Amino acid sequence: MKIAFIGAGQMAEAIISGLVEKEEVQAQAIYATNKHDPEQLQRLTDTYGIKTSEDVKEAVSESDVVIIAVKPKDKDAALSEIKALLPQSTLVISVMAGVPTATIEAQLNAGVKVIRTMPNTSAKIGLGATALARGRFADDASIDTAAFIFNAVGITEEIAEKDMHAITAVSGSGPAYFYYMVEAMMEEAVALGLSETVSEAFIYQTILGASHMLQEIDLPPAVLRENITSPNGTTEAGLKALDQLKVKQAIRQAVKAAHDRSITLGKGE
Ligand SMILES: NC(=O)C1=CN([C@@H]2O[C@H](COP(=O)(O)OP(=O)(O)OC[C@H]3O[C@@H](n4cnc5c(N)ncnc54)[C@H](OP(=O)(O)O)[C@@H]3O)[C@@H](O)[C@H]2O)C=CC1
Ligand SMILES: O=C(O)[C@@H]1CCC=N1
Repeated sequence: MKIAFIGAGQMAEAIISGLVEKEEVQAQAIYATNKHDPEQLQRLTDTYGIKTSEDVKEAVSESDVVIIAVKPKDKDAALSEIKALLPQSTLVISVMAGVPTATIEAQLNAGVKVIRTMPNTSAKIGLGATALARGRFADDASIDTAAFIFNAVGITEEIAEKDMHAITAVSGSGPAYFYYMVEAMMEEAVALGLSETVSEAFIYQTILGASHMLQEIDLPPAVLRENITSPNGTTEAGLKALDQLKVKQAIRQAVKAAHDRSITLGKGE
């Protein structure tokens, strides 16, 4: 299977890195293009052994799958460039936040098979979570192809396209919320006198352990939290501070804001 990436930034690299690491797709069968950054293309070739070119024709014309990995604001330019070059059988997969399959279909040749996805950057280490939604002309084989690619870099699930905004808010943007929390914990750990090295080791292991507990122990997060919270103990004091500052509401608002922004992004705003 030959795969061309239109856009060679953070998300494209995360997928490329995971795919090459897993050896599900040969590095030489992956092509990446961008518009303005030949140094980035050279770095991708040097790092992953993939083909790169600023010539979009070279990348697209022989590909079975084209992955649109540009920012939503660049979609019109990117889609108009590939429209005439796409073989009819090529599957188009979008990773663009918010952008409906109908918008992509309208900008390409009639009948094009489109799968909209929402991955996340943890694909880079094979721990991504990618939602898949089919466009009007995509069939089961299209979903199978997209699932094959994204299963190589994590978990996948087909969802209704209407739910893409919510998934984007939860798992597309989600890693950033956890990094934000780690940044805050690191800042306070250092302020309390720990070295950066010790803070990093203990906070990273704590988030890894908590994540594995959620996956492997058959208990809801609220119970796992209660199991750590002794009456009048340290955790209770910490959680009280979070409640006083309405952190739960803030996190819910963050997810809602990301959801709402996905909708407006899709409208080109
Ligand atoms: N980052 C993330 O965590 C996630 C991102 N996404 C989605 O992935 C997409 C890309 O995001 P991200 O990788 O973060 O963004 P980046 O800015 O890192 O990458 C965008 C890439 O698109 C290239 N590009 C811009 N215009 C064109 C064009 N006309 N033709 C070819 N390439 C072009 C840019 O290079 P140059 O300017 O040099 O051409 C750059 O390589 C977005 O739509 C985003 O919604 C989805 C899930 C998670
Ligand atoms: O911030 C964004 O728009 C992209 C989509 C999901 C994660 N990053």
